[in-house]
Amino acid sequence: MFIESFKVESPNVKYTENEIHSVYDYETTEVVHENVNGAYQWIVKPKVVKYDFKTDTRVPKLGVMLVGWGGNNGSTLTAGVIANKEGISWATKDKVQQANYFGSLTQASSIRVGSFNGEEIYAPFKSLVPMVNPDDVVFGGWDIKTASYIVPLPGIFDPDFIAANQGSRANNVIKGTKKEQVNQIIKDMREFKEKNKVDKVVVLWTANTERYSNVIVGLNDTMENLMNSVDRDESEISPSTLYAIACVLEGIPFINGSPQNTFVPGLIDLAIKNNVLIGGDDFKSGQTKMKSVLVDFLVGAGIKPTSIVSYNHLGNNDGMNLSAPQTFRSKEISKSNVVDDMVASNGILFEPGEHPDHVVVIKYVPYVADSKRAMDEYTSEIFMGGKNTIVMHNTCEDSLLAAPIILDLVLLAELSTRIQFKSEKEGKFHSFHPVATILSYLTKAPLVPPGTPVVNALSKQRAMLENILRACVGLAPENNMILEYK
Ligand SMILES: NC(=O)c1ccc[n+]([C@@H]2O[C@H](COP(=O)([O-])OP(=O)(O)OC[C@H]3O[C@@H](n4cnc5c(N)ncnc54)[C@H](O)[C@@H]3O)[C@@H](O)[C@H]2O)c1
Ligand SMILES: O=P([O-])([O-])O[C@@H]1[C@@H](O)[C@H](O)[C@@H](O)[C@H](O)[C@@H]1O
Repeated sequence: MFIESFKVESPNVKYTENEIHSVYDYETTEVVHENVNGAYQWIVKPKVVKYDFKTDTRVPKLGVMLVGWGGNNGSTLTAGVIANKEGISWATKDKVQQANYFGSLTQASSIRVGSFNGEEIYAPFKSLVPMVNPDDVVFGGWDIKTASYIVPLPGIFDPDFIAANQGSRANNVIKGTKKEQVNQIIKDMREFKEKNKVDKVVVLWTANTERYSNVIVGLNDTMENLMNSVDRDESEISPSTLYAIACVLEGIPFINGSPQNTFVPGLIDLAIKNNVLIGGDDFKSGQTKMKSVLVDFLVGAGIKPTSIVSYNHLGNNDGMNLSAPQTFRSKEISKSNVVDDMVASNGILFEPGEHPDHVVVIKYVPYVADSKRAMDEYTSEIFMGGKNTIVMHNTCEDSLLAAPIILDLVLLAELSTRIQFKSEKEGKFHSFHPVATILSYLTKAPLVPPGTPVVNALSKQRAMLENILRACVGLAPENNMILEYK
């Protein structure tokens, strides 16, 4: 059965006018390697850490500024939200299509809340804690190309960071030094916030994929060096990093939907020191999302993937930009590292350091436009030397997969800034770490704080996100045991 909403009744949860306060027993383990009678043993010690969560339930009027607003994803998302808000429907050859938010985790997925008279009860994911209604989001942003369907603000353009074939688009750019460009972005955000009377702004990069920036000691390795490099107008500071600097200085969350290393160490340093949310990298939308499910299934089933070949072609401007080696390399990195955690999780199948062969190919074929064709071949070793090959063909409008993911990224980023928590060992409440690992379900190459494990298995990422939001309302993690019926 599906219910629209619910309230948790527990001595550990208190709903006040503007807040949900929950006391939460975080059950985890401590692993130690101890010398027991002369022999080292791995000891696993279950432990419980008490946490307090406080969620501000005052949902703000949210402004979202997209970098690359005029592109496929930016315009598709904007039009989709308008269609939903206005309740637009349209005739197709099959039926009358209603606007919807399919593909959005927050808007179109559900969670299990329990069972009632032997029936499983589910509720909307978004019913866990109050979230911004996407229909109410105010959009704006920047683009280096003017557009007739929206009015993007001039963007920061540097031809050295994207494909040469993008140069002809650049008719709407901010002139001046890098410092002047950062100051213009800050001015733009302030004016957008004032003009639209929004309470909060989140900025998200959905502009073209840049080449990787060189990380150089003295240039961008620390906050101080990065800011000094901007002052010196250093050429190696990318447009995406400049937008991110402007956001962090203005206390505005910045999310990177593309694979380049916008978040050079100096930027991460700046975000941490200013406690401003940054998240990324590269929307996990189709072929890679499927990979983070299939490889998790194979390895989890004790089947050894030995060869993964991911080919796709597409004909939109993203594909054209990716036809340059340096920008393709950014995407190749983010699409290739997605199986590392799953492979590392099974020492029965893989020797230390052993990996499946993994090839990523992207080709630009103008005729197919936004209809991306992905073809994948997974070869695995199975029982007694057998081999299994799975082949998949996946056709989709890439921007229709990415748009709802962008929505989830900005809504969850905003929500996470309304959550404070502390463990029993901490004296005061604090926000999540500025590097927003909580967004990892939505990205190919999750940005994590230094020293934090990267998890890419999709089921684990979704469970992490759901269980953190369940903790905010005092609900235990979904363990799927359903012992009541065993
Ligand atoms: N399924 C998907 O569509 C998907 C998935 C993962 C990542 N991405 C990434 O999302 C990004 C956008 O994809 P798209 O299909 O919308 O591409 P697109 O080329 O249609 O749109 C990108 C827009 O960004 C603008 N732009 C480029 N550099 C800019 C700058 N410095 N400042 C402001 N605007 C700038 C371009 O003029 C263009 O309008 C790409 O980097 C792509 O790799 C897309
Ligand atoms: O579908 P997915 O693997 O998540 O990622 C997509 C790639 O398959 C495609 O080649 C690229 O152009 C898109 O920008 C996106 O990155």
